[in-house]
Amino acid sequence: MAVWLCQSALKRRGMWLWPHRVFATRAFSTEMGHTFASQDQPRPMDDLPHASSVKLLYRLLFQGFYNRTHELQIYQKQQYGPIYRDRVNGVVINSPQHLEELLRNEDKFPSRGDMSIWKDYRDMRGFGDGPFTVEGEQWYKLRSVLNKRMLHPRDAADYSGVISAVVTDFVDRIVYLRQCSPRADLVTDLANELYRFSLEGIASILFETRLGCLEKEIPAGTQDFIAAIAQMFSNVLAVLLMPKWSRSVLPHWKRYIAGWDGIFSYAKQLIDKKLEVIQQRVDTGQEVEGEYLTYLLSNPQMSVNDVYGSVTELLLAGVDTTSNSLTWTFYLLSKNPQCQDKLYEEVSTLVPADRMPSAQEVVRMPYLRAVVKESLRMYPVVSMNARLISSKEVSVGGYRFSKNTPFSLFHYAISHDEDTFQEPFTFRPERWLRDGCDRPNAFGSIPFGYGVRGCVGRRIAELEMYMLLFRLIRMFEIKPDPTGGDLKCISRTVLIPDKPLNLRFVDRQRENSA
Ligand code: HEM
Repeated sequence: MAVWLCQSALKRRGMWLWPHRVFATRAFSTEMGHTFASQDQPRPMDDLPHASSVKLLYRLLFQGFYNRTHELQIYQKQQYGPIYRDRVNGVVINSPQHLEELLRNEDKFPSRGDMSIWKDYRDMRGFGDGPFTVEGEQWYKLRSVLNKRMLHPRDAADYSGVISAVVTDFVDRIVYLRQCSPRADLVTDLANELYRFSLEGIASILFETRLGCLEKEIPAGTQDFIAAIAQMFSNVLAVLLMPKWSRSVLPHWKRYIAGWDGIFSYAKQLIDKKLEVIQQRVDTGQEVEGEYLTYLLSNPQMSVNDVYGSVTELLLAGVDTTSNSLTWTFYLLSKNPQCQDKLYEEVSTLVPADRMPSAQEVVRMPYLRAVVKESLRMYPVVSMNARLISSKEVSVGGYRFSKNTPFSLFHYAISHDEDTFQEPFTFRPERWLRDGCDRPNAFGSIPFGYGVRGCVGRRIAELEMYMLLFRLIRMFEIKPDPTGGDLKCISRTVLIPDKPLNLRFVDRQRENSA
């Protein structure tokens, strides 16, 4: 889950220093967004503008940015420019050019900084670390195991049968929910439904079993698991912000640990069950068959404890990132019927109506891919990330930074950069089509991160999104609920809508025959 990514950036935001006006530094040109130091020699980072913690606090508490830290990214970019200091030794990057310069210099084993609150639970209970919590060479070894069977589009295609089955159940659920509405076309709180879809989808890959999230009644164990995830996440911020001594006196730490206990005990139970099946097959001389979990459990480089740690982190990372990305995509399509028409044209012509698309087919649909890419540009659900470069000094934007300088990467501001994206607040999937026009700078929108530390679940998430969009758009025209109004975006670790999204799923066949 994205809270891991934001942790170090969040911690730093609370410690910003006094600002210097952008135009007061010699290093900045008047043209904000493309400002580089004018000298040949990189300048010391002390020359950068500062963002003050007092002003930050004022903006968060009195200017209404508390829930809108993604908008604060843009606001502060206007104030301080594309690169500035957020405390004595922390730096904010918020232009595609500066981001590219930094990331092209990243370490062999990239780090996002201190992950201790995640490690604390694992150390306390003796569980292994996962890809978020482990660092250095150990991380590299773990990723080389986790990447196999997941990272390449070819690997993701192996799960298309599983994903397709979950999509079918979700479509059935949408049909059922519509029928329950007065005009037989409204689905209320789609984000919640998409959460259930994403959890079911990723769990069916990671645990090689179905959890029942799409059934009319969610099984009690699964319901407790969902509640445990919510409990853990709702206490994260308190754990992050409160001093360690408060853990024994205030309730947040106990609740946080209870959340993790619930998550791990459910995950452990499912993993142990799979382990038993594998063991039985080995004992009876049968071939061991299975997918991701079987592969991990059979891998000599992974102890069972490592599997508990990794599978749990993969699961948490995959759920509300995918579900909120889908929520925004459906919202944008409902608001942009001309884009939806183009998408319908593509999905209804490239694959015969009586057949489901294969993974290879959906990933070759240019408009479908462009719709997802553009939605993720407008709503990069992980709106900020972090990097700590420890092996060397780096120069970015004409400034020199010492080893271990923590960088905050403000992806919302970057993917709304006006010099890179004309009309950045307009949904325009066409900007990503390879139709002879120049495509935007690739660093302008990197919703899955970058390089070897980039998202391990990217191909799975994309495939889930493509397959679901394909099926729903082929069946329904998605229209806004006339009483719903516009959604605003709030940042609660990931970018989520400020109120429930209700959408009309109008039967295309019924409409066409009417
Ligand atoms: C639309 C959905 C998703 C988005 C937008 C997303 C975004 C991200 C981003 C921005 C990062 C940080 C990368 C970096 O620091 O360069 C990340 C890391 C990660 N993601 Fe995703 N993610 C999504 C879905 C998934 C899924 C489905 C899984 C699991 C199967 C997953 C597992 C992970 C893991 C384990 C990491 C940490 C990798 C590491 O530190 O080595 N993500 N994701």
